[in-house]
Amino acid sequence: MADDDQQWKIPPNVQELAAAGPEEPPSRYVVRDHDRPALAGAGGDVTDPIPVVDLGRLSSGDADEAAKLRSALQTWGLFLAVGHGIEPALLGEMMAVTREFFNLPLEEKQRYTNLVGGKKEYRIEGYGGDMVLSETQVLDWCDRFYLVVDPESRRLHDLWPTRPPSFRDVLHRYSARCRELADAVLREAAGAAGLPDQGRLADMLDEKAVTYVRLNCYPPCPRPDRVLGFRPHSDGGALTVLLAETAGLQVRRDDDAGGGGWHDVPVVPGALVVNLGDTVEVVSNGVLRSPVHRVVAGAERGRVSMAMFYTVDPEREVEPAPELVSEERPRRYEKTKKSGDYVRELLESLARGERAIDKVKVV
Ligand SMILES: O=C(O)CCC(=O)C(=O)O
Ligand SMILES: [Fe+2]
Repeated sequence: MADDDQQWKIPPNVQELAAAGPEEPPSRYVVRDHDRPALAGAGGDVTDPIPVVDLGRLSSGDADEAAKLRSALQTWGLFLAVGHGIEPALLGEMMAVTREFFNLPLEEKQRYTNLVGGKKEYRIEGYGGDMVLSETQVLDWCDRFYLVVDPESRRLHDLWPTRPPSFRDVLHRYSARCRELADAVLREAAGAAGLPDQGRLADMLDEKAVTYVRLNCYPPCPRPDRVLGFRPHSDGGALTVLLAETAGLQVRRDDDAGGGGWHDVPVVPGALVVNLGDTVEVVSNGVLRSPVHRVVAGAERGRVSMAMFYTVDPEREVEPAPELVSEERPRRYEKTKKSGDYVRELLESLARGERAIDKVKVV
């Protein structure tokens, strides 16, 4: 097929679109009526608001804090972490280099494009848009940039931006600190799942486990009620740590106690948003939740965010821990593909508006 035929496979650059100042977003971004976002979370009354957990108190053995976290992981699958010990200055630097990267001229950012091979094939790492699998796919109002951060031997140094000059160093320092946080949360999560071994989940982040970073840029949109910054999805790995200073993230609760619907994740200065991913939902046999979340766009304000995804060894298949399968609680998930294949499948599922975890649910 001639190269020009499938131009639709290459998503437009959203920052450029927004900078042109359109009155309406192009039709490829307009979501179907039933997917239209309520810009403020319209979820029903919740008995338990999204908690703010002080990880400093947790590490000094505070039982109330531990109970709060455990309950959050079983209901929301998400919480706001304070007392995490990462200096505000480092969080500020990380946000600043993320913004500075997206503010570079397009040609500079495209040196790191995620398109390869005749421009119609996607690789996970690099700058651009998410995969487009069909001409009718509704696109997200977002540009993004993925990199492998760990193991260090897998870093593709040619894709690590040289501008702003401090980008590499800041990301390196931030990711090391974030990893400590991920380990601490996963240790508590093992208890929340009812696993006898506290290290059972944290140990999955071994030396072969892969950490990705995803920088997201959501430019202002003239009609934020008609688009989504990031379509509903759940993350595939064990755990995600998200840094953002602006509202826009919403999380869905489907259980009765949650009142159903979408809930705004509040912005608390200095806090990080931590959510579980499909890997932990599967290993915990559904005791812990990998929450469905999305991002709404803003009319006036742009937004950037930075997610660290902690995924397990790409060769590892994941299944419910035997200790959590019983007659009263039968196995809820089949064994997943190898984690590396699962991550790739997840990105394709995202393009189709599906969830990869649904394919392994026992119905
Ligand atoms: O930008 C956000 O707040 C969330 C981003 C997200 O869900 C992701 O990168 O997986
Ligand atoms: Fe996500």
